[in-house]
Amino acid sequence: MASRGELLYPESDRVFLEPYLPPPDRQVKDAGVPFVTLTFATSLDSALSLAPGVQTALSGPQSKAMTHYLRCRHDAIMVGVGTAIADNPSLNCRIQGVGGYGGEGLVGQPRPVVVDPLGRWQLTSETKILKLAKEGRGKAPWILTTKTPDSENARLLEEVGGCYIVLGSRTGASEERPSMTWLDMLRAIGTRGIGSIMVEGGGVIINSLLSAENAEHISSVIVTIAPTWLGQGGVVVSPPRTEGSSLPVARLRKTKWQQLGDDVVLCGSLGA
Ligand SMILES: NC(=O)C1=CN([C@@H]2O[C@H](COP(=O)(O)OP(=O)(O)OC[C@H]3O[C@@H](n4cnc5c(N)ncnc54)[C@H](OP(=O)(O)O)[C@@H]3O)[C@@H](O)[C@H]2O)C=CC1
Ligand SMILES: Nc1nc(O)c(N)c(N[C@@H]2O[C@H](COP(=O)(O)O)[C@@H](O)[C@H]2O)n1
Repeated sequence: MASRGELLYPESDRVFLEPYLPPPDRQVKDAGVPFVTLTFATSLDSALSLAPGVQTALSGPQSKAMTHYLRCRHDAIMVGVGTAIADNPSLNCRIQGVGGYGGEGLVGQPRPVVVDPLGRWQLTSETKILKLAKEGRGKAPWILTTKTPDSENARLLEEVGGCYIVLGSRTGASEERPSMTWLDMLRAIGTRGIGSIMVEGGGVIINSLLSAENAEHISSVIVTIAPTWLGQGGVVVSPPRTEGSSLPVARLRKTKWQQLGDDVVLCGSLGA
């Protein structure tokens, strides 16, 4: 650990991740969809947290530093509104040498993207992402929604350079429970110059992205497995199975494992 909360991730460990990462100068694909890395930390019973709305530390210091390294290797980082509300996360990169942490400007900082179809995320002066953007230690967020944004939220967001991106609701979704398709969400950010994105969570986001319908959008998966059982009632990763199918939902290819402290990191490829 370096000063001011800066994290170090050694060159020797970075090599292991390279085959699963987007090339540094990657441009958006033809279909306007970025390179997608799904990455999260899980317990041995597939839980992301002890309960919905409860932030739970699973990663040890080394794997936490790895996650921050991943953040600087992607143009954007995505979470669902459940995570934004529960965790009040930073969603920046604190690796020593990136912008705001010893480096120039915002070099190496990912764009936070929050999926909030109903506009549930209330922004305030205490919202960490906004504070970090003001301090030059992270980029301002984009919020994907289907609703007309609340004017005070929009003001707070625009003040730091963020914005709402309003998308149509998916066909068949009800008016009370609008939802956006992954293709629409990925295209919306792809057309705004995002060539790569890491999807961090939480449970609803991950299970929907891993479903048979959407898994083709994922290029790489990088999972930290912590040696603990959180027990029943947690937010778990367990994507829906296609109705009537007895086949697994998805299986990784070209897998590699690496021990980081007490944790194990599993990398693999998915999609086309
Ligand atoms: N261990 C780890 O690595 C991580 C852990 N977490 C933990 O996960 C928990 C939060 O997970 P969870 O409660 O499942 O919430 P999520 O962060 O997955 O957010 C879920 C919400 O996002 C919206 N959403 C998700 N998918 C779509 C879609 N396709 N279209 C439109 N809207 C969508 C919905 O909002 P709406 O309901 O308004 O329609 C949904 O309820 C927290 O406890 C957090 O700490 C989070 C990230 C990583
Ligand atoms: N990699 C990882 N390990 C854990 O143990 C976690 N709980 C998480 N959670 C994710 O990280 C966000 C919080 O970190 P920052 O405040 O942004 O540094 C949290 O919101 C989850 O997305 N991740």
